Amino acid sequence: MEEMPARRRLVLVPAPAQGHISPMMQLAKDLHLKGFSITIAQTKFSYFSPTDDFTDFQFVTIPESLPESDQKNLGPVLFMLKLNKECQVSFKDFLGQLLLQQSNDISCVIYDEFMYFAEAAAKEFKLPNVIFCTTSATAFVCRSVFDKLYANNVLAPLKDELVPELYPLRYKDFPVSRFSSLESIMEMYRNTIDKRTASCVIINTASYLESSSLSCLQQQKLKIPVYPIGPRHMVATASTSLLEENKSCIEWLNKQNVNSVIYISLGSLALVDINEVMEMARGLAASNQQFLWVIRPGSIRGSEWIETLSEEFSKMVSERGYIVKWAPQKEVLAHPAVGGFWSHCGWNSTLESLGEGIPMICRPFSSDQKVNARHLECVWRIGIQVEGELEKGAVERAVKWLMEDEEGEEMRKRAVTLKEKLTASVRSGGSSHNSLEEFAHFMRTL
Ligand SMILES: O=c1ccn([C@@H]2O[C@H](COP(=O)(O)OP(=O)(O)O[C@H]3O[C@H](CO)[C@@H](O)[C@H](O)[C@H]3O)[C@@H](O)[C@H]2O)c(=O)[nH]1
Repeated sequence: MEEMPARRRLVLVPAPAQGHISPMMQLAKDLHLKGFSITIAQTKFSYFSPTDDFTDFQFVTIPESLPESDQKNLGPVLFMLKLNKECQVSFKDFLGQLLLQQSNDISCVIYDEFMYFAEAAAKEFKLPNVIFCTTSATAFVCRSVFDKLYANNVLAPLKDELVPELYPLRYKDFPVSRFSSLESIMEMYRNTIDKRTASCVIINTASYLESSSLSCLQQQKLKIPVYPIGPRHMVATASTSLLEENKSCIEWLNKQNVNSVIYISLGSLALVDINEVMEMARGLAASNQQFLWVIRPGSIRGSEWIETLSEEFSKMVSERGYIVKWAPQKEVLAHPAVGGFWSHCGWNSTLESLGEGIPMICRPFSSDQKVNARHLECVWRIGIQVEGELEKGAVERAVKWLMEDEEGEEMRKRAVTLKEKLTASVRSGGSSHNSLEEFAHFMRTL
């Protein structure tokens, strides 16, 4: 029997993006089930509205006065730098008020690694604080060696060679973005890897996936406890979608054969050029495979959605394709008709695909996605990466390879084995399950 202490309140601070809110809310559900009271402190950006899944939770808004347009106009790195500066002071006052309201019964602040302003407030009120990492452990390690590489100027130009001690990563896989200067990225990363006064770090990963990066973090880089507690989505049921899911695609999938559909989605932030969309459509049409394609509104530069694309586009996608603005992704990946995932390799999409045993075609864009893609291809060997300029032939080859070839079938078998390992890790007695138990125990001792 699990010991049920008197409820103690935890304040959770998610970063304002789908890929960060989902794992934070899954963690919140888990901790609530373990007897903690939960306050979600969020900013007005990507405000997550409470649903039936979270009736017992307190939702509060951190005051700040940034213009709404900053999130779109500044790009993710500059926006997060500005948001952290803005909230540094306001969150202190706000946490002070929350403490008064809760008769000082707040035992810990758990903040997303990209919301590092929260630490200063926790420290001010002598509250323990914990960093929640929604990217992989390897991405964390990469960010921490980035500084050294940058100082030695080995990142410019980003090279093809392997980085010593970080096999199989190449210099060009490092988490950079073509939309921000290296200086801004460095400033951001230095802040995200600084443990400050954190008592521990929890990571949405499993030790089976990243054991060497996890021990490197715990023993060399951070020297505080590191708890790999993921993939949380395999356990916690919490509807956290910021966009409306179009469920009609499930009916369409119901009419397709087993493993016959390739699912295409580039997450909640990636932007693509029109010519890339057209080459993608040409390659998909030429592959003769059925496909379910998420095209997020605003994700094609210069277009609202697909209305402005040519008639050629409509023709190419109408025969074998189904297009939606936003899909119930976890349900899609769990559907027997889906045999492959063309992905930007955000960490959540990576974990969701691994958790369903679906092999991937990797087309990373920025931040940690190249690191994830490289692991999918070279370490877990359940993905192939399409690099360079996207053109029809490369799309067609990759899709056929995954969906028709023997090697694609081999990848699918490996993916199923990985799924079994991950399922075991989150079940009672598994490594991630035990890690979450230890973390919860630690929270009770604070
Ligand atoms: O039609 C869709 C498309 C996506 N999703 C969900 O949206 C999330 C997307 O998350 P992720 O795959 O991690 O991508 P991003 O939205 O790009 O996430 C950001 O945050 C991640 C976690 O920190 C990083 O790994 C990424 O690089 C970063 O871009 C996933 O849970 C998907 O299930 C849907 O529900 N429906």
